[in-house]
Amino acid sequence: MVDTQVLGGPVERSDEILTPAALEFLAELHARFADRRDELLAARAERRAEASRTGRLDFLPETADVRASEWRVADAPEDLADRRVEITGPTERKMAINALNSGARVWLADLEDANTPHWSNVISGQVNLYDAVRGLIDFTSPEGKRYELTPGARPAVIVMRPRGWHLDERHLTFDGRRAIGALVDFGLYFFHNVKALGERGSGPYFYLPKLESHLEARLWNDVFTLAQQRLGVPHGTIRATVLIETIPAAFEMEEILYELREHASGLNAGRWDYLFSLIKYFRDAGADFVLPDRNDVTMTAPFMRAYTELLVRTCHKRGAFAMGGMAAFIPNRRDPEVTEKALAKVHDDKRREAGDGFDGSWVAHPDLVGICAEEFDAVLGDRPNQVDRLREDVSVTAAQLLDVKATPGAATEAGLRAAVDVGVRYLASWLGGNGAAAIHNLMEDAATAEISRSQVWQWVRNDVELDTGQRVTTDLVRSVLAETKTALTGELPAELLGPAVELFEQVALADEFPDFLTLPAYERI
Ligand SMILES: CC(=O)SCCNC(=O)CCNC(=O)[C@H](O)C(C)(C)COP(=O)(O)OP(=O)(O)OC[C@H]1O[C@@H](n2cnc3c(N)ncnc32)[C@H](O)[C@@H]1OP(=O)(O)O
Ligand SMILES: O=CC(=O)O
Ligand SMILES: [Mg+2]
Repeated sequence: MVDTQVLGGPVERSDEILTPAALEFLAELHARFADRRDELLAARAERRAEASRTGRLDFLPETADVRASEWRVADAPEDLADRRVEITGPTERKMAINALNSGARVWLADLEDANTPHWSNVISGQVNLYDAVRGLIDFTSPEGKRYELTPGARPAVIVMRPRGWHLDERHLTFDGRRAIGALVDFGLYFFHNVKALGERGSGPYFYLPKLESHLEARLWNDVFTLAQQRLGVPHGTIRATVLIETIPAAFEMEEILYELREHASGLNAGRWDYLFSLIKYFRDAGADFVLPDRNDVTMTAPFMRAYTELLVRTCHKRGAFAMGGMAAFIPNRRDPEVTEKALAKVHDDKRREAGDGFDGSWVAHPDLVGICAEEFDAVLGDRPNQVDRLREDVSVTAAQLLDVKATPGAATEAGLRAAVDVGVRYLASWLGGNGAAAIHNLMEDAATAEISRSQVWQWVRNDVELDTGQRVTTDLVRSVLAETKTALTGELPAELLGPAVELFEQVALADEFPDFLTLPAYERI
């Protein structure tokens, strides 16, 4: 008998989510898979150390057969055949309703990059998903505005994104060990909703974040297999779209799809974590891997083109969907000029993706749904997707995926100041419970904030010279951080600003690079 402890405080309706049967299901998932998760995290560190020493990564010789042989992923279920527009967003109740009503085909219900895993967010997110699945979600704002699903309209199909393998859930323990965030998020959603989703002609669909290898995909596949057996639903009921958002995963796209082929739906080009991962992986591998200012690194940089082209090619070869990523530009309903610029940028981004062969893409805001739809409609017309466009013209080498030094742009003082400012503002938001925020008219979330802080770390480590001739040193960053703190005093609540500044210093300047900023941040909430 497993000793299961719920250490988190009461959250409204948590008794409906943390039922004895659901906790027993989670306990079994942990008993079966927690050790393997730990081993895979340790393997990540070993592989990273090797890549940093050699400055290289390559396609795996031991899986050449998988790349050479004929196989395809499972056919898409009917309600996932057309994914031309997907809106992402946290599972907060009002935003959930807005996303479901947005006109997007899919809502990526995010318990990951856009979510602070406060216990209350973790549980209330599950409550909101439970109601959303059943079409019974409504809300009245403090100002008295009513929110409900638009009568007669087709709500977006829910694809839930659990936390990545690295994050624990400390409010739940099994035999004294912290639970694994990914298994908690996946397990609760699957346990409570698999039957209700099936009755409504949908299914338990997931986005899987931050994988670093096909062995991590195999672990997910084994989790799915056991979960389906336990709940008595057919093997293959689950569908997963994997984010290719780490640099090692880019070298294992085919293998990841292969491991999950009975459950796989597609791959997504998660551009922000991808950039973060590239910096993290090669942070101490020398000047060839130093990126310019974050805003200079666009999707047309040669190494980013190589990555997205390979993703489309790989997916379509295997009958899987290639999903585009997030343009960070968001409209501002109070500022038409900002909105006009954002809309133009998003048009460009989605037009490029649709033209490259992606089957659909992401938007961060309801006002962008129409733009993404327009660009994909122009290419797809009445077809639900373009999986049949094989992109046999594409051939990408390891060297192209790693060709960072061909990226145009410069490291500037303004870029350093922006990285510190955005990093601190975002961390304050995250600590306060909002994992996604509009900062200077850009969407910021855990992935974009990771770029800011890891870039500062890398610039210090590589003694980078800025456009002003100054070298980036620990002292320089500390003085920029102090100025940023002064500038933000009064604008951000003191109880968030102080910890955010401390945390930024920790994740951007520590000798030992913290693998994820959310790891130390989580210990503070
Ligand atoms: C790198 C990645 O992983 S990307 C995926 C993860 N990131 C995300 O999902 C971010 C999603 N986007 C958001 O969270 C939000 O758009 C933000 C935080 C960036 C901006 O939100 P706001 O400041 O509230 O924007 P704004 O004031 O313009 O919102 C207008 C309305 O649209 C709603 N809205 C905005 N974005 C979303 C969204 N993504 N989903 C649902 N509703 C939304 C707001 O709730 C608001 O509704 P209301 O008029 O009923 O009050
Ligand atoms: O999750 C998406 C990303 O860009 O990161
Ligand atoms: Mg991400």
